[in-house]
Amino acid sequence: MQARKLSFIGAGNMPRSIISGLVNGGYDPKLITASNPSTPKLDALSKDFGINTTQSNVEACEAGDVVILSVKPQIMAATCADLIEKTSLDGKIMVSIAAGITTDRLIEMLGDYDQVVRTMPNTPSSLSKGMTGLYAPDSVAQSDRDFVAHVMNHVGKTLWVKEDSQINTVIAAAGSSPAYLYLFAQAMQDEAIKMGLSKDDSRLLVQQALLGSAEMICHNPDLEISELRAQVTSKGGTTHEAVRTFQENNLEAIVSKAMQAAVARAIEMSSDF
Ligand SMILES: NC(=O)C1=CN([C@@H]2O[C@H](COP(=O)(O)OP(=O)(O)OC[C@H]3O[C@@H](n4cnc5c(N)ncnc54)[C@H](OP(=O)(O)O)[C@@H]3O)[C@@H](O)[C@H]2O)C=CC1
Ligand SMILES: O=C(O)[C@@H]1CCC=N1
Repeated sequence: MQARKLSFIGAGNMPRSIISGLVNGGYDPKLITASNPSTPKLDALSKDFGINTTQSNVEACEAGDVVILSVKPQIMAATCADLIEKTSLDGKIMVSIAAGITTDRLIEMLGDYDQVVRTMPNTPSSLSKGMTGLYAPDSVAQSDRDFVAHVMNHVGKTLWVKEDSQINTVIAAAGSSPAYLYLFAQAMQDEAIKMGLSKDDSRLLVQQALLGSAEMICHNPDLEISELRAQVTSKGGTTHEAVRTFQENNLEAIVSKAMQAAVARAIEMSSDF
């Protein structure tokens, strides 16, 4: 696929993760520009990945064929207003990675410009192990959809959803979920430390168990996740006791509530911003 120039508006954690995955995956850094008001993150991006940087969002927007709006949802409206006032978007694909900004709202923020793709990536993109959900309205040509997916495929896997609202499910299941897994990992590490192991040894046990378990899910697509759990759970054994404890304390209900809370917040943000 023919390379295109990519510009990131905002240079925080998430765009850094994507840029890292892109450059390490072979995307030409000379084709990537990022803008940010303060310089330390830009300097680090320039030093670590050799991309172009600028403190001007307008300059970055003008440099890109595909412009990835990577600011916080709270300032998306003001950022878009500034861009459409000062430059033309004609011919550009505008991609949002922001949580809680619907596609219709994004089009409105961009002065009815409808060449937009809404995406929801996650931070493991920095290791090219990301997961990105994508949605585009009918106004976006197939070749442009394919290009945006091609970019995000550099940093992991992609999934197109049919409805804009399904991006909220992507947020709950993949965009926010690394934080749930880190919370779980942290709690396990802390408990192993309390049981007497060093911090480093505790971390090693937890990280390798998480990595191996994730790989087991990936490498056994024909096995239900519940079956993988059953393979660990010997009758009358230790795992049974641990899983029973989780279930008696409503782990499934807690996970459901947490994912619903993420979706509820995304819906709330779409009316707030
Ligand atoms: N973090 C994550 O896991 C994920 C985040 N997202 C989405 O990504 C977007 C960015 O999040 P994240 O990278 O985590 O946020 P960060 O807080 O890490 O970064 C926000 C960045 O925006 C910069 N900024 C502030 N004002 C402007 C402006 N007017 N123009 C351009 N840049 C500006 C800040 O610069 P300065 O440092 O100078 O203030 C900062 O570098 C959000 O919309 C979020 O919903 C989506 C999926 C996952
Ligand atoms: O917490 C957030 O709002 C963003 C979106 C998904 C992950 N981080």
